[in-house]
Amino acid sequence: MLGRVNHVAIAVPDLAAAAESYRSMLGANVTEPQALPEHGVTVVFVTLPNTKVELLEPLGEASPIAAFLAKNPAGGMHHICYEVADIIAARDRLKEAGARVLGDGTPKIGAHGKPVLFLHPKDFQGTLIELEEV
Ligand SMILES: CC[C@@H](C(=O)O)C(=O)SCCNC(=O)CCNC(=O)[C@H](O)C(C)(C)COP(=O)(O)OP(=O)(O)OC[C@H]1O[C@@H](n2cnc3c(N)ncnc32)[C@H](O)[C@@H]1OP(=O)(O)O
Ligand SMILES: [Co+2]
Repeated sequence: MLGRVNHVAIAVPDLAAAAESYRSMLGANVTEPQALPEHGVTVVFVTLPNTKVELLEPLGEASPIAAFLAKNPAGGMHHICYEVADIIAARDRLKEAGARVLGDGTPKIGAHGKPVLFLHPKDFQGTLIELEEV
């Protein structure tokens, strides 16, 4: 069911500072900020030869990453995104297997304009999983 790792996400308290650190300290190519109010985050992507790193900061009062940053004020690894060919089939198989699909189970459009879903970290070794249909 799983394809490539599409991205690994790092939640940060200050997106501009994090992006600058990746550019100046790590010599990385970093995209411009993308505000995604429907996800409650602003993101940039660090483009790499084999995958991407998503740096994200909270956007708005109800950001789903606010509690994470309250627990991890310096930031930290937030989620891993796997690609799937059919996100509805993946969702239904996971629900059948007893995994918790977050939200109402309807995929949202993510940062790449593709449908995404999230799986509860407690069902996957303490790791928040995002699925992106490609
Ligand atoms: C940019 C768009 C898109 C893309 O295209 O790439 C994105 O990536 S958007 C990214 C932001 N959106 C989301 O993360 C949506 C899914 N997340 C959620 O629904 C919530 O964050 C959550 C996973 C349900 C957690 O919500 P929270 O308010 O933090 O609830 P709790 O504090 O009760 O947490 C429950 C439990 O889970 C632990 N936790 C929370 N976040 C993570 C995490 N990222 N990784 C691992 N564990 C996490 C938290 O510590 C609690 O554990 P206990 O304290 O042991 O109960
Ligand atoms: Co993501």
